[in-house]
Amino acid sequence: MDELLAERVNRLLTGPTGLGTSAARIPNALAAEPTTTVPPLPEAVPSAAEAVPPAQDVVPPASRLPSPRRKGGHFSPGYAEREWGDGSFPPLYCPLTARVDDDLACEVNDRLVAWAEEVGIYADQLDKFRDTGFGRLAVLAHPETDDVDPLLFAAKMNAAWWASDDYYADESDLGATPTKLPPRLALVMSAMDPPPGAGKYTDRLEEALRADPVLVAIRSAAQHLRRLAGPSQVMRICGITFQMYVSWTAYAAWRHLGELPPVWRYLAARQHDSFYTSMTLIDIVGGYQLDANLFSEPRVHRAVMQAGTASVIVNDLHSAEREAADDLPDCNVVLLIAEEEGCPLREAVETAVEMHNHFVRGFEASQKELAAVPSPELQRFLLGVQGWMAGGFEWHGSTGRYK
Ligand SMILES: CC(C)=CCC/C(C)=C(/C)COP(=O)(O)OP(=O)(O)O
Repeated sequence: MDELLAERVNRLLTGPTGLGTSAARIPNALAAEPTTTVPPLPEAVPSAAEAVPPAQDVVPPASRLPSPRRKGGHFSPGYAEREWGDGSFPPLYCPLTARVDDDLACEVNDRLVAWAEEVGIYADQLDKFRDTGFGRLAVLAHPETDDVDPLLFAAKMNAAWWASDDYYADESDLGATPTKLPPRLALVMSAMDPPPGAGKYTDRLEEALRADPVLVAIRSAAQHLRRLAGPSQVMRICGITFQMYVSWTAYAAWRHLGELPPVWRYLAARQHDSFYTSMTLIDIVGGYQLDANLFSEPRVHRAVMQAGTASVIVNDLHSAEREAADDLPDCNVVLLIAEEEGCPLREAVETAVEMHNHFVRGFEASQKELAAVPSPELQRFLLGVQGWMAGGFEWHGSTGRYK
């Protein structure tokens, strides 16, 4: 099985063979030797060879090569049952956190708050925004680098996604209204991926993009993305953001109609509305590129989905109380299980914890299976996904957002 997988992935990377296919071949020197052995993980200070991206990638400027100062994240600290909340619920099976660096977290968070002030999001609640610590989340979730600029990028992108969630989808106090959500999201997509010029209509679009801080934020984060990423990475982030927005329209319809979806339906929507989206930044923040074919390889895709869904269940566990309090309560797996099963919240939490642990164990198994693939970028990316789950867990337990 492992050999078959290694061979299949190698084929993906080296491209088709036969008459007329040479132009379609994706060269990748790193995948030249199919092997079933586990490729070594990057060492604490990567060699120059590791820092060189595959030939098809956009070569990053020298300043983006991994910094020799990097402290953590190049190893797996393993998985464990971790206590969470007030410690009274069953533990979450989760990776251990690879790096906690409070100084770096403060630096990234301070810069993020300055950026938020500049773009105008959370204008009258910047202290709360500071305590939320999306900058700290970026540092915890991307232990692979301690370069401030890519970490700040991750912090901006997540903050901008969350701003669209808070202002458009979730928080009635911030003006979120189900019927306005779809046209607002359509504009967010234009802010990330500018449509072709259409004369005076583009001028009107431009006015609209400048008038709304959420759109200013998302456009600014997307500009930062374009500075750090290659074209296929940029389109990966745009496409995955937009698929997340499709799920948001489902929640908006349920809110508008005052309906609660069954748990299975909510989970189906959550598949594309999870921290999977945040995890797709991992190679960009790390300063390398995971080949688009490898990223999309079904087993890799499933592994990242398992991790993203597990991480978003952690979010639902921490945010259940806050979400129940809104005039139009959000969808939340704990609240939905309690409703559907007619069980006490405690029991619903236990079911959600079991579900989370099932996904993490699934990711761990996928990671083991994929260890046979001879791609250093893939191994690095999967370690990054593991790091993201751990960082997300750590952040949810400490942010002011769910207190
Ligand atoms: C970072 C990111 C992709 C943010 C957009 C919002 C989202 C998909 C989440 C993962 C969080 O979901 P939720 O809306 O339940 O989050 P809060 O509980 O409001 O923080």
